[in-house]
Amino acid sequence: MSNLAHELVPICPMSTAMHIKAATPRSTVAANQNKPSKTSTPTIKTLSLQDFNCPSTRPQFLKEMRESLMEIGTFYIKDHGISGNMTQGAMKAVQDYFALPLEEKKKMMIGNSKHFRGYKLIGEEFTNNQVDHREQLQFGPEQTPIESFIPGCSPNYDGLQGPNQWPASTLALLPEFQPCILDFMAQLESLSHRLMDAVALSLGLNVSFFRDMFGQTPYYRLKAAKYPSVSKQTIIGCGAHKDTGFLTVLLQDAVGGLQGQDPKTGQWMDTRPVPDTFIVTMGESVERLTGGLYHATVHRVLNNTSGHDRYSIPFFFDPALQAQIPARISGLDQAMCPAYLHASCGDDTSDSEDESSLATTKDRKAQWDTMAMVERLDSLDLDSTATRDESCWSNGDHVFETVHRCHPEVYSRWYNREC
Ligand SMILES: O=C(O)CCC(=O)C(=O)O
Ligand SMILES: [Fe+2]
Repeated sequence: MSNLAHELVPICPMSTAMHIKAATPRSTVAANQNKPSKTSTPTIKTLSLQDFNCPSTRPQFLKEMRESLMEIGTFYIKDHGISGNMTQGAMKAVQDYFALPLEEKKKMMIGNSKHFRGYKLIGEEFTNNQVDHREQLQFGPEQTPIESFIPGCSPNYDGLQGPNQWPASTLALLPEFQPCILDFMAQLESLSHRLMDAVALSLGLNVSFFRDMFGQTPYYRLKAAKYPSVSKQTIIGCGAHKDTGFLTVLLQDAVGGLQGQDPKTGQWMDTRPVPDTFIVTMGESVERLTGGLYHATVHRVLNNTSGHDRYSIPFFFDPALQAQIPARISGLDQAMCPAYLHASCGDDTSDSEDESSLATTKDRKAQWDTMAMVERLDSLDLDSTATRDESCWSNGDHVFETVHRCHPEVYSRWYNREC
């Protein structure tokens, strides 16, 4: 597996975070917009992963990440270690795939795959009770199926494990397709781990908190989508929703149309294409785990009337299907609350935890902004308090619920059985 994100050499530039002002919503959807708010317009920040990799810029990176996730739940990431050749190659691979004749694409219909992998025709997916206007293609980790899986008897999520569809005729037509998709997924997996390391630190948790939770075999889905340009103003590309899992890393082309919602005002903000970046969004699992401290951004894709087809490639990153997830990270409210975010944060938490493993809130506040913050956070054993007392939920059940809802045809064909 490629490990590019980990191999970045920190060159310690000055912090390079920049801010993209949320654009005025496009006039074509004016009817859907909420009234402009009097509160300040939120910005979607662009963070540099190099700033995370470099000890001197890491505190500023974590501060900006935390602010972004508390305010909106979305940011752009640049200097992410995935080359332009890779991202352009992946875009070209999916464009070439969607350009194949329909009969060829139908060989890979998602309904053929018990593991929810494959092609979906336009108009077959609903989000928020509205039909989405996109064609899509879905992949996951290349795995051997669980032989003992019996539909209706085994946990449904055991059926998610398995291979992708690679019809021989498609591979003959597009020889670069399979290696490109597999390589891109491996690099996105590595990047996503790194981003979750940063999310953990930004919450005041041990750096390995999510890696421990994710286990050795995280479950991910790579979706490629094509939004054809339409003349009808009313057709929405993808209805408003929150992603259900932990983290989404999304590559989009230059067409635009993706919007995120400001949780405070309900105002829609264009998530404009920014060259050489991915869009990073938190999903509902993180929102739930953090008790709503970090937002899962509500987002949608507008109707595409640009005259050009739009392509996007979201990557949904989740823990192992077998993972049990604590209902909520306890101790979080005390663990974070740096002074610059919460002026009203309590001065003391009257921690009942072991003082040797948990600093007092006062200490934490004082140390948060120092260069030594990262080492300090690493030494706080917050993850042990986080998982201790809460009831857990099954990540596999949660993932299955999502994919089953999106692709009911796969469920009825392969899963809807009595034991
Ligand atoms: O295509 C996009 O830009 C967004 C897609 C999306 O939000 C999704 O598939 O969950
Ligand atoms: Fe989404």
